[in-house]
Amino acid sequence: MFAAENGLKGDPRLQGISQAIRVVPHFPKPGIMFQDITTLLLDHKAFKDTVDIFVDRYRGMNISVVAGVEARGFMFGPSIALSIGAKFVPLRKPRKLPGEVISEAYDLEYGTDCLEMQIDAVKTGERALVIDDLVATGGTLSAAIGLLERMGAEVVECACVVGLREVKGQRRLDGKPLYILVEPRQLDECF
Ligand SMILES: O=P(O)(O)OC[C@H]1O[C@H](OP(=O)(O)OP(=O)(O)O)[C@H](O)[C@@H]1O
Ligand SMILES: Nc1ncnc2[nH]cnc12
Repeated sequence: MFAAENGLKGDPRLQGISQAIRVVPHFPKPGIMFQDITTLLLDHKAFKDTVDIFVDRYRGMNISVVAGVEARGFMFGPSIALSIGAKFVPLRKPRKLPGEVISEAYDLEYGTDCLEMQIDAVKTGERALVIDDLVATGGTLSAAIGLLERMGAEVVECACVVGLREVKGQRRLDGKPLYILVEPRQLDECF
């Protein structure tokens, strides 16, 4: 679901956030219109508005875990976690986390990748939010949901700054609500 259709219709912050994202054609490979959120991080108002919108939505929902996806979920997740009184759990690419981990492989456009989570990071019954910068195919978020559910956590919602109107033809992801602030810019050429 898009923020503009869920309480933030006409909110000028959404347009500011969209405009702060730089589109880089043909990065990292030909044909990709890369949605570069580093320019949003350079824009104090747009960065703060992004975090504030998520904090306003998730405060008071009894969420104790904010799980951020490497690498760009790490740029938004900790601020949200601190503000809503949750812990931050990094979901990392393989062989980055010490100790005992669980892994979930997922499909990319070409090939596969994997996310890992430390087994002592989350307890059964905890309520979790998954945060990333962008959802395209949804494969990465599905892996994140899988990790949390295997540890007995309840995934309340997945949240992204940028996303397609439909992921895998659905507005939900593995049955979980998906909350997106803005659509990709120059959508037709993006994905
Ligand atoms: O919905 P999907 O098709 O799974 O794609 C979305 C993922 O792709 C990007 O990460 P990337 O895999 O490029 O990793 P990086 O941020 O570590 O470079 C993005 O930050 C998401 O995590
Ligand atoms: N177009 C895109 N821009 C930024 N990150 C992405 N991850 C997958 N597709 C992407």
